[in-house]
Amino acid sequence: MTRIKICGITRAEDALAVARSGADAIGFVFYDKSPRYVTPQQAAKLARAVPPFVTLVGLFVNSSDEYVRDVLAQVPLDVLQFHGEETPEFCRQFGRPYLKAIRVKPGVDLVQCAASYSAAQGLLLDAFVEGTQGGTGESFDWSLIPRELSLPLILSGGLHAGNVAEAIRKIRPYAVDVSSGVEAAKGIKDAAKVAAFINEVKQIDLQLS
Ligand SMILES: O=C(O)c1ccccc1N[C@@H]1O[C@H](COP(=O)(O)O)[C@@H](O)[C@H]1O
Repeated sequence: MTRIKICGITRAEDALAVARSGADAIGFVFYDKSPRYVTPQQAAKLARAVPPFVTLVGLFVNSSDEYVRDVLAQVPLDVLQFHGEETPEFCRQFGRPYLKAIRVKPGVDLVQCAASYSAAQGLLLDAFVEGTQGGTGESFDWSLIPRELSLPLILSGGLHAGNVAEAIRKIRPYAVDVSSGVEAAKGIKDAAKVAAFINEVKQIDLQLS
């Protein structure tokens, strides 16, 4: 069963719709250059709209350790997602499960990345797009993903209802993560796109089981 994370939630109605559609995890972006940025106070309020058994993920990009601790003091995050150039030591210090995102381009040694971040819960692969840190809606060349990785693989980058089944068939990731591909506008989720995306994942999982 492929797990599903829907990232970049900024509205309570989207949090609820995403959870009701069957997502396993939702993500809050604590990166102030993102159009999906939420303050810790907003995220704490959004978190209260989420029903039980949905994992709450906090996304950070090269934040200070003080800022991460400040967010953790206010928002009941289950998992941290580090989407910048954070070192393994930085990621580990919070004593929380974390995902390390790698922006993939030719020449990046993903086997070595997985070894370096061996304490991570998973390696999240996103597209490398010059001048941005992620959440671009761009996909990357999946043939750059090694067959064997020592960490669970979370595939992201330009996924949507039209390509997620092919991605799962080819890569067999542990989970998929999407933001742009299920939006009506940046930071605003489209409930029909979310439902179509989740439906595609469930259908291909059934076919492959
Ligand atoms: O969502 C953002 O704005 C964002 C900003 C900075 C780093 C990562 C961000 N989002 C993550 O990017 C990937 C791919 O997103 P998309 O589906 O291609 O839009 C995903 O993991 C988001 O969580």
